[in-house]
Amino acid sequence: MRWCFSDDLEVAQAADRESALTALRRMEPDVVTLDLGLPPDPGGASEGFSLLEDILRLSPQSKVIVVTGREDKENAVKAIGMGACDFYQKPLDADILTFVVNRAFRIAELEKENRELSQHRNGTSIKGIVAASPQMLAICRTLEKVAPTDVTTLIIGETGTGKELLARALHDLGHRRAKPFAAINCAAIPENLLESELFGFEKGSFTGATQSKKGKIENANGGTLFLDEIGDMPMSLQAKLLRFLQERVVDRVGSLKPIPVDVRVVCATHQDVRQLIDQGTFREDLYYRISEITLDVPALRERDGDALVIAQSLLKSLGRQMDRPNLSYTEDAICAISSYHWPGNVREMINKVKRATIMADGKRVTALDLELKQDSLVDDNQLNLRQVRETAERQAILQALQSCNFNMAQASRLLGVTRPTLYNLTDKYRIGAPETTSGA
Ligand SMILES: Nc1ncnc2c1ncn2[C@@H]1O[C@H](COP(=O)(O)OP(=O)(O)OP(=O)(O)O)[C@@H](O)[C@H]1O
Repeated sequence: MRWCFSDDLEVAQAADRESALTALRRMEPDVVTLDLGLPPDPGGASEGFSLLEDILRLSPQSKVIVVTGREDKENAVKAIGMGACDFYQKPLDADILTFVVNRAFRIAELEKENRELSQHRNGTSIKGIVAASPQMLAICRTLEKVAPTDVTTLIIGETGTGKELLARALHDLGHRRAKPFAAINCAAIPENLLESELFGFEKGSFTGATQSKKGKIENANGGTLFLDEIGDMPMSLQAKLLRFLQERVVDRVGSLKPIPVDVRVVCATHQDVRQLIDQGTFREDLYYRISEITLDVPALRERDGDALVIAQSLLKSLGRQMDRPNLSYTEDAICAISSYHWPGNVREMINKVKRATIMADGKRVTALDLELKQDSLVDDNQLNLRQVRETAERQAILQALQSCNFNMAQASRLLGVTRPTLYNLTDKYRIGAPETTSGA
């Protein structure tokens, strides 16, 4: 069989279950050909089936072709039922074997592509939100549960993480979607104007109030009121807002007649409200009122895989808008996007991708087009791929050693490395058997 395979295939041979498993761990092959007749049961198929089970468990992505005797249809069918990809009946025919093996490689390749694509797929169907990370998908699931209710929701997270987007999604997925969504940024309006902006005013209540005007809260009647940067709301207005949240009536400036208003309230802030309470700039009772449910939106750098998915989606949409469709990222751009810290989160990414869409020569967007220079990437305090790899490697070695009671030969087989390699690695990570370390 070995001679049938072309030279560009890397082939490992194994004569029994143990050596097959060692080779499997070491190579993680795309394709395995497995003769069911293995020692100590070369005439039967029991050892072959056990090994098939092991292979499928340890390396589920490997495509296994079982090799059976001429008339052994029953075992071939059983192997396919267990998860083998194909079977090949002896005697050997080089052309047919090559055909079967090539087809298995093609399936492995397609499955790999499929896995990669699904990793980069948008995992939520909430309009406007692109996400694939478990962290954001969990937030989206919570949001879908909260949206049909009227509970007051507080969304916290760094600037540009998508707090307003989530607030709109809460509105759009709820029963108030046909009614107004009124947003007000408490940090952007001067203190003396914020009260009349929120609660409205009566004619003549102050100089220039030539006619009565409804405030944002009244305008949102039936819909959703979004109070952005609630942490910046002046103390003087917090009491009035609390009264509104408790009584659901507004008192326009200059009026003593309370007006009932039915709105759902969603608040957001990038600040640590607990800290504001400790500093005495935010009322604790108001905090409890606005945070019946809290959505804590993680920063982009904390979401596994989101940066790339969002960057791809932005390149598509901005490319379309700017009449530059079919742009794609170079490999260095992809690395830069994944490792950059994104202090301004998605908003910063939008700016960078917009710039790159304009600046890119040809169809490829580079790290330079994105203005993600090497020195703006990972600093010492952040995780990088090497650190992640080393942490995982150390953990796996420790686990293997512990499960074999620190027997180096067994652990090296389990890990699919040679014994000298394992010694090197235990030196590198300063892993010693318990008695060695405790005596040190
Ligand atoms: N997951 C996401 N998918 C697609 N676009 C996103 C996502 N998150 C944020 N955005 C986009 O990023 C921009 C900033 O989002 P948004 O205004 O909601 O952030 P924010 O947290 O409210 O920011 P700030 O605290 O500065 O007000 C918006 O254009 C928004 O559409």
